[in-house]
Order: sequence, then structure tokens, then C-alpha cells
Amino acid sequence: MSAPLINGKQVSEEIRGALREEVERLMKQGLTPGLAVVLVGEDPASQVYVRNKEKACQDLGYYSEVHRLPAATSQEELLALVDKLNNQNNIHGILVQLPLPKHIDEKSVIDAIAVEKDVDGFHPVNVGNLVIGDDSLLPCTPAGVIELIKRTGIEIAGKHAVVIGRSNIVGKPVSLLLQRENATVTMCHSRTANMKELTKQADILVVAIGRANFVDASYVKPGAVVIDVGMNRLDTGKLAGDVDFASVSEVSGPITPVPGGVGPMTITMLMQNTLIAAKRLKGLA
Ligand SMILES: Nc1nc2c(c(=O)[nH]1)N[C@@H](CN(C=O)c1ccc(C(=O)N[C@@H](CCC(=O)O)C(=O)O)cc1)CN2
Repeated sequence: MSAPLINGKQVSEEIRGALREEVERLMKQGLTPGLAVVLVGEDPASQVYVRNKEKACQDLGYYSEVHRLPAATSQEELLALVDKLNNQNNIHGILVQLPLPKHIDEKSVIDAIAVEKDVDGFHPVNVGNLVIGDDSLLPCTPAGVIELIKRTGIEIAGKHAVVIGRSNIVGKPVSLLLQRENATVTMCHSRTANMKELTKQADILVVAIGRANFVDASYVKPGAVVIDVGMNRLDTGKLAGDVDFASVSEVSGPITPVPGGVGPMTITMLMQNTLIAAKRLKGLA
């Protein structure tokens, strides 16, 4: 490997340091940011992510509530909890961990979260504001991708960015955020013809297609920045990105590893969103 690593853990720690200091200042003004996380069921990966969110709150001095509900929880029960949290003054951010059990309609639950407490940035009003370029709470992983690129000292403006993947939670919002940073953006997806012809034009390649090791060196222009948003658990138990790191890092420029790249930024951006939401709700921003 010759390509420089983009270190998500390090960038994440830098941001958390600044958040910690800001929380200390806000607490002197009587504001403690509060985050409620709701987990339904026992998905092992979700349990780890929720525990890490709880730890991040403790580490940064936030108030936190974790609601662990049985898998058989009904949609009505979950909506009643969301309603209670919407009206709770010490809670500024609400996150319902995804995926939800199949009998619960994700959209109904996301739509029920108060827009100003939607620290996941998934509510249609926040998505709409992102599309038109108005102020909104940004989805955590896409916001983390942009922070990671910028804080590594990589210029986005004027670059050709190619995004592989068109999901509502990563591909679409990351494309919009790259445009907002003045990149020229091309989107590819599973039905794109001649994908390599497009990806080989990318100065910045963001991969979020959800297929382990999908992108190898033949997709990448020499020296291009490569951001791997993939997180695929292999049968061996190992975590793999959507990028074949060994192959791509032979030709690429700066590249994110998995783990240790975009992943750590997701929870850090959640903490940042919670702080922003708390300040807005208190009239301090
Ligand atoms: N309501 C939400 N649900 C889910 C989201 C989300 O943003 N909001 N994203 C993912 C899970 N996720 C946070 O919830 C998340 C995923 C991965 C990481 C992370 O730090 N990954 C590490 C590796 C961890 C491991 O070994 O498993 C890394 O990449 O270094 C943090 C958060 C789905 N659900």
C-alpha cells in the first residue's frame, strides 16, 4: 500500500474534544444537551452501536436515556414513546436505531419524531431543507464523510465526485452535500451501465453500495480520493468495506479504511447534531 490513510478515529477525536469544551461552557449557562436513543429488539450490531452512543454521551457530558424495547413492541407503543420524548424538555435529540423489526413501519416512526429533535436528519422536513440548501440537521454518516474529507485538508470545490449508491440515508444526501461544497457530482448505482467509465473520472470516489469489496483498482483513477462507507459483516465475522482496500490503495490517493474510517464519524456527527439541536431549542443558536 502506498496511499495515505484517512484516519476517521483521529478526526473524530478532534471534533469530540471541541464538543466537550462547548458542553462545559453550555452547562455553565444551564444547558445540558440530552439525547434519547430507542432500540427495539436484539440485533447484535445495533446493540453495539447503541452502547457506543451511550458511552459517547457519558464521555462528552451529555444527559442520555436509552430505551431498550422488546422485539414484539407494537408500532403504537413505539409511537407513544416517541411522542413522550418529543415533549420532554431535557431531551433535545431523539434517535430510533435502524433497522426496526419488520412489523414496524420505519417511515411512520421517523415522521413522528419532532423535526427539531431529529438528530438523525431523516425526517422529510430535514431532508427537504437539505435539498433546497436551507439550514437543517444533517444525516450523520453523509455529514461525517464531508467533515472527514475537509478536515484531512482535501479540497472539494471544483472536483468531480462520483458516488456509488443511491440510498436515502447515504448515497442521495452525500451527493447533495458534495454539491453544496461545489463539487460536480455523478451518481452511480446497481443499474448504471459502464460504471467503470464514470468512476475512473472521479477525483473523489464515495462508495456506499452495500457489497463487500465491490470496488477494486480497475474502478479508480490513479491518485483519486476514495471514501468507503460500506460496512459488511462477512461469514468469518470480519468487517469489510465496499472497497477492496488492498487492491485500491495500490493506485488511489488518500483512502479511508474499514474499520476506522467513516464509521467513527457517524456517532461523532450525532453528538454534534444533538448539541446543535439543544442550542436551537434553548434559543442559543
Ligand atoms: N438511526 C440510525 N440507525 C442506523 C444508523 C444511523 O446513522 N442512524 N447508521 C448505522 C449504524 N451506526 C449508527 O447507528 C453506526 C455504524 C458503524 C459505526 C462504527 O463506528 N463503525 C466502526 C466499526 C464498528 C464494528 O466493529 O462493528 C468503524 O467503521 O470503524 C458507528 C455507528 C445503521 N443504523
